[in-house]
Amino acid sequence: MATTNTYDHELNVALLAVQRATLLTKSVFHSHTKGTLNKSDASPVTIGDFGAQALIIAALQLNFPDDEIVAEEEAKDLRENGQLRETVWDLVQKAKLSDSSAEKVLGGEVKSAESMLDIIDKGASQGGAKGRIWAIDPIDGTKGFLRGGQYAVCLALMVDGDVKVGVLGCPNLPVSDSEPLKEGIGADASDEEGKFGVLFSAVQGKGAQSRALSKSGLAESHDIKMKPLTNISEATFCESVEAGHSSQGDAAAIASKLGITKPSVRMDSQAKYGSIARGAGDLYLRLPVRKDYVEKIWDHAAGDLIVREAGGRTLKENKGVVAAPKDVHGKVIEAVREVLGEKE
Ligand SMILES: Nc1ncnc2c1ncn2[C@@H]1O[C@H](COP(=O)(O)OS(=O)(=O)O)[C@@H](OP(=O)(O)O)[C@H]1O
Ligand SMILES: [Mg+2]
Ligand SMILES: [Mg+2]
Ligand SMILES: [Mg+2]
Repeated sequence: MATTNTYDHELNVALLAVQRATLLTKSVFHSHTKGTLNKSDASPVTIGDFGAQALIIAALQLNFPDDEIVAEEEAKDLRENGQLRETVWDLVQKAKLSDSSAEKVLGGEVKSAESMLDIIDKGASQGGAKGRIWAIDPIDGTKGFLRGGQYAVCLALMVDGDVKVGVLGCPNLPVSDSEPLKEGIGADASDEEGKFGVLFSAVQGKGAQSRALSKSGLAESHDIKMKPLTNISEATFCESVEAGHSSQGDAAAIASKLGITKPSVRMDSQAKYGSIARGAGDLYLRLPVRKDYVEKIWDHAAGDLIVREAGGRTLKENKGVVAAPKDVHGKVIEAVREVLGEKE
């Protein structure tokens, strides 16, 4: 008899894997070198991105050896640069949760620097609409990470093209859901008592949760919901820090059409999805800057599910993002149409 998958094991592994990877990124942030390289599209990648990707894939391979993985980074630069490879290898060996039972769940001891490279390159699946595929963005918002601003470690499981599990680790967001949204700069000061930042998650049909990130096992979680918004003119909207990633001019025009007077909150990464899902903000607008840019699955899969499970609506298979509470989504789309239509 076929049993329905509740995704409990997948969620547990995803939460712990993301939590462990955030430890590695924190250690890179506090170290004197970030090993930053520029990729062929001129965007940055650091030893933190490589290390976090290796750790997450190692845990997925141990627990779900048959699943495919689509991840942002590749090991090419590390294959060509021995010193960088050793630095990442050292980080990967040191990043451990202090709860030994959590480490046991993750397992996936990386045996050597060489095998670490192969593990990183296991994230090169072409993806597609069939089967079980994990999407990994080891550091989303790498520019934010380098600036000490917001970034997110992102992991999602898609089954036949549908996002079933989504996890976002946001080490620089406040633990409390009710703290108002702040511009870019992170909450590194919350790094006390083994607590730092927040871990968001969702399983399809089971709502969205948040919990404090921890250096040992998983902290207690609680449900999160988008904030009810009766008057859209009172909304707070968030958008990218980088003007090259989202048209801030179009966002301002849309906001003004909706009667929104509060200035936008600019923050890097999928921390935007998490922030509106927990009711710290109301809308997320991402408006295309270039017609030829194709959004990447690892930049949206986890955040999209977390917002939908928190009672929001998003636009997918599209250029850009409009995420808003269900009741006002139509209104926002109308304003987007008007503003973008005027530009044609
Ligand atoms: N031209 C263009 N248009 C849209 N999006 C782009 C573009 N170029 C890059 N990217 C992707 O943006 C990811 C960073 O997320 P955000 O743009 O939300 O944050 S921010 O720009 O750092 O503020 C960033 O993710 P990371 O590379 O993981 O940091 C990119 O995948
Ligand atoms: Mg990148
Ligand atoms: Mg990204
Ligand atoms: Mg990234």
